[in-house]
Amino acid sequence: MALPVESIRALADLHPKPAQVRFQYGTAGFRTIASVLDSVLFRVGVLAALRSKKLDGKTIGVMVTASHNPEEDNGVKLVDPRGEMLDTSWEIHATALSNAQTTDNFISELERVVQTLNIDLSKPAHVVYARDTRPSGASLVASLEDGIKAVGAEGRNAGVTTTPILHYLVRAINTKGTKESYGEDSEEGYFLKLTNAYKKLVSTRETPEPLIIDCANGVGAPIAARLAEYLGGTLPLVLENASITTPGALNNACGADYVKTSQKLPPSLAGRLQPGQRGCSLDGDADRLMYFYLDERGQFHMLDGDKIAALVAAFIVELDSQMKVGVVQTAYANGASTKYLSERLPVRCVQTGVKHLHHAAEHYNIGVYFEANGHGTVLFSPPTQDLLQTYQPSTPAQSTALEHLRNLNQLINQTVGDALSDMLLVEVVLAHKAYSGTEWDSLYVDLPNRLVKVVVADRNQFKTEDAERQLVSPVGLQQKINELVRRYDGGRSFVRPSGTEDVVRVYAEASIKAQADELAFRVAGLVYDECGGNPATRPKEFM
Ligand SMILES: CC(=O)N[C@H]1[C@@H](OP(=O)(O)O)O[C@H](CO)[C@@H](O)[C@@H]1O
Ligand SMILES: [Mg+2]
Repeated sequence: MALPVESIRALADLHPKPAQVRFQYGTAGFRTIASVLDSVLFRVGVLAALRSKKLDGKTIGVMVTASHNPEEDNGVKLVDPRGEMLDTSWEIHATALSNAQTTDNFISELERVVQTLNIDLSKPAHVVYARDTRPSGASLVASLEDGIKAVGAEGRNAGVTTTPILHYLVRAINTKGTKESYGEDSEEGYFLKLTNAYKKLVSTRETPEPLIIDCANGVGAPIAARLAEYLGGTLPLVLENASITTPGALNNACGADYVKTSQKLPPSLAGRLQPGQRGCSLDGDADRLMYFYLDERGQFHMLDGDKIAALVAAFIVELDSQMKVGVVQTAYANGASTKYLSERLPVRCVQTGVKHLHHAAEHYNIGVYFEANGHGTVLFSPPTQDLLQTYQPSTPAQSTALEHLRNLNQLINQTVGDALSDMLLVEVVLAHKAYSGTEWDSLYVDLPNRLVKVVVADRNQFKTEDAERQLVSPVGLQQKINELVRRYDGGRSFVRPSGTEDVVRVYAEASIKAQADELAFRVAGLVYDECGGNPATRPKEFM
């Protein structure tokens, strides 16, 4: 069977690629200013259908979101049948298709992909898609639908929902009626799965004080509101920053990324969050989570992805010391968290980007992975899941622990990091340990740190090794960084090119905040000067 070239051509002509724009399928899929994305969405629709055909008609997911980016941006990423990110070997095809300039170029590129990947076009194709609350979302979804239609694939619109729910749906659809069934393939199935498990896990605990959720004025707001209904008072939630129709409000001075990068309480929560009360922030598509609290002096304390990993991993190890539990982090993990965790269980450091963490976590019986920015989850390996079903406990304590592990396995969205599932997980652990924010925070003390962006002439000249902790190119730069780091007590710094923005990131840690800032700005200045930064526009804080 051949490609339906005529139908593709007719619809592709309605979605021409803008001249002068180069797209790239990166860590977070395609992501840029929404106004240039129309052709990309159409082509992603076609590609998703081809990927489905290649995988024997399994359902492929497409999520239209730009997460924590400003409201005028948008983006799109593909989800593989088990709810994971798109197989990396397909990223280059996505990039090539998106950059074909004319409809003819696009069709020849498609023919090349079909041939190279040996795709049997007679297979069926199924695609499920969703979008966040961005104003540009509806029209981009319409372009995506044209792409799906152009190749005669079957599409299912999951509406406006969170990224993790879309991942959940993909896995649920593809495992329906099998012994690996992930749950009902509906939003309701998702809410029931999570909240039933939550209720069982906290059944012997008192109802906690209300938790404030900063919804980033995004899709987390309506979804958290529905979650609250299913929780029915077992976890009182107070939703803040839930204005999804106010222009410009999305991610503006709120949300998980704001909290992590500014290390501050969103100004909109001042006076709302009481000292001692727990609060948390979601990002624009609700796959990242940051916790925080104010101490009795009103001082802000942030509990980030590293703190979540420490809390959760320690809890799971205590439930079952036989299980091989491991933690996966990136170089951005706070050094104090790495020290705390390494003293208790195996810890691995991998490259930035969830797909790297996810794959590394699959090597443990139970793998806990979190990026410092609050994106992460816990994976139960297939043999562990089987064991949980068949294990015969011999003591009442074992029986309780087994029941808890079974419920955690249901509570945790294992397809991808999920702010709301992770939030319930944190609440379970806090309830079991009878911890307030203060006690959780005191597991270890964060090392002061600073993250700085540097705009350079060409970020592609930056190459790293050792899980991005060492630069191998530009040659000689790492030695100069090492010399600077040596001068700071508790100093650590590394430089890597961003996978999502046209910048190089500099991270630094030291035992005192002023020193961490100074080290970061010195390294940033070094990178800027060595890599063609214009002296006239050199940021004044660089040293
Ligand atoms: C320092 C940092 O937070 N980097 C983020 C950011 O990647 P960069 O490659 O650093 O731009 O976006 C990624 C996708 O959302 C996320 O996985 C990662 O943690
Ligand atoms: Mg996100």
